[in-house]
Amino acid sequence: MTQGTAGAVVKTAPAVCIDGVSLTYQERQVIRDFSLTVSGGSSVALMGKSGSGKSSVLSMVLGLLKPDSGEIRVGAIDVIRASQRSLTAMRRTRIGVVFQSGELVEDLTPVENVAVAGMLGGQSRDQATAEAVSWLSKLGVPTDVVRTSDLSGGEQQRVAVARALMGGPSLLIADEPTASLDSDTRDQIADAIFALPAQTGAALIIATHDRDVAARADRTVHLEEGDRS
Ligand SMILES: Nc1ncnc2c1ncn2[C@@H]1O[C@H](COP(=O)(O)OP(=O)(O)OP(=O)(O)O)[C@@H](O)[C@H]1O
Repeated sequence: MTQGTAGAVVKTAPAVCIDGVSLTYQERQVIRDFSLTVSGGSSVALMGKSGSGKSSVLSMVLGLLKPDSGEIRVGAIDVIRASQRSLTAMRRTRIGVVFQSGELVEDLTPVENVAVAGMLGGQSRDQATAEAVSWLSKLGVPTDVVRTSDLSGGEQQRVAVARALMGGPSLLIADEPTASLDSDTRDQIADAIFALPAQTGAALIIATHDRDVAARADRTVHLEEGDRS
């Protein structure tokens, strides 16, 4: 990301480049020759029927799953050939992830749930706590709550968004982040997530079944079903 003279975020080199990727599970090809490039500061909604491979694409970008063929880059990192160590560092420092369920530790405070991501990324406890409080406040989550499980579902999902933002990732990946929410809360979470590319220069890839959520993205990409035989 670079800043223009007026402080506006200028879109630069692709944050993610997926080129001609195919994936087979147990002899069944689920993704065939899929390509997608996403620039910093822009958003893409990944749509497709259940089982079309949306989560698998996200797992491949995270380096958790290797395709049979094709290339994947996150910034300058060759995700397919990178060592496990580099991939772990990439996930901790460059990529923020939000899942459907939030995956928070119920007994920790919201601040602790968020700060832990900063500490894994190399921040001191004090730095991480200060950044966690800042993101939670920006996202309108109370920071004086003792147990994260005491928050509402929408607040918990905002905690998950705050956690994904720790350390200023260049890529944000969201897998059905609004699936379990009522429509008002869904809109609040979508507002928070879709504001990020413009605010921070991060690229956003969001997998969703929700057409209203997808409509907020700069582009929508439909995954075709692979080999169903
Ligand atoms: N570990 C696995 N072993 C075998 N098949 C798998 C595995 N993981 C996923 N699949 C299959 O790969 C296909 C794609 O799954 P994936 O979860 O990526 O789809 P999706 O589009 O995210 O689905 P949904 O919208 O239901 O979340 C599905 O048919 C699924 O059953």
